[in-house]
Amino acid sequence: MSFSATRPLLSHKLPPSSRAWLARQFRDPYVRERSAARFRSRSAFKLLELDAKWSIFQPDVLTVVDLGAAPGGWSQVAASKLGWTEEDVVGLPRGHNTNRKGKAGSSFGLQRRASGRWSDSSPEPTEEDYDPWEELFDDDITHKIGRGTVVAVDLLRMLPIPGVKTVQMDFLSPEADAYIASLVKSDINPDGKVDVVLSDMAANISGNKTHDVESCLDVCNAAATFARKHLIAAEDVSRTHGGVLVVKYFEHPLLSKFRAKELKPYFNAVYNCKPEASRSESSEGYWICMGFRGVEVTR
Ligand SMILES: C[S@@+](CC[C@H](N)C(=O)[O-])C[C@H]1O[C@@H](n2cnc3c(N)ncnc32)[C@H](O)[C@@H]1O
Repeated sequence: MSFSATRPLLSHKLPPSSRAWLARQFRDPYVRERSAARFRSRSAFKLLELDAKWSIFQPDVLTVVDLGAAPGGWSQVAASKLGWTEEDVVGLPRGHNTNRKGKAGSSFGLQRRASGRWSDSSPEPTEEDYDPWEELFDDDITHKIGRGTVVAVDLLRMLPIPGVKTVQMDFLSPEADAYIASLVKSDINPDGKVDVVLSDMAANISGNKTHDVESCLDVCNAAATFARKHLIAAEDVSRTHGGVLVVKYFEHPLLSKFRAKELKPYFNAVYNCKPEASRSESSEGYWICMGFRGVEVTR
């Protein structure tokens, strides 16, 4: 959102509901901060808050699956916690890097000047001109800059984020599990285990309470089923809180039952949180499920 672009709208004849929404956006400190921090969504601050409290992204975390990821605020946070920066470009073919202008056919064709700036007009390269980035621009550099990968899934298309493999698909479709599992596997993760599953998925609100609760249960259930199948077990990382699932829910007695039946038996601890960055008028909350016990659970 751009404040300069939308502010003049307030003075025009908009319906009262739209004016109220815009006014709320202007007042909202998280929206303002997002604008300054260049996060793609206000939601990014919710995940930062959850991580500050529960240390979700421990140094041994290598693989994160972000469900309902668009426009990408949570993926940006997760990728940065894995060591990626917005300067890194993932998987672009040689000569297609836009951050550092390269000559066609070479990875960059650039040398670093003494000033630290990049130039394509320097004469003969010297040893000092060695470009440490060059070897990183292979076909797939996903694991070569940051220490791991984020797989981000959404119905909507997402713009690329360094360190993030984006997938546009319905997570509730029968093919989703196998496809995402195939993206998680790699040389450094041959078993395809996931350290952290995040789900900020939310189906569109229909206004029909029964239908909306069912939709919420469906997405929570799909996220929990995926996590139980793919999360790494706490004992495999020798941390009682290793193997983490974070799921958004909306308050309702049926969701509390879901938590008791489908989450609690499988994790060493399940916490509830309503982050400060979550709007007070929303009934959303998050379950932070830590220490996956593995699949052999007797309920
Ligand atoms: C609150 S937004 C997520 C915001 C995101 N965490 C961020 O930080 O930018 C919820 C997302 O869930 C997605 N979603 C809802 N149902 C889905 C489904 N069945 N499969 C994939 N994505 C879904 C929506 O398209 C929407 O983008």
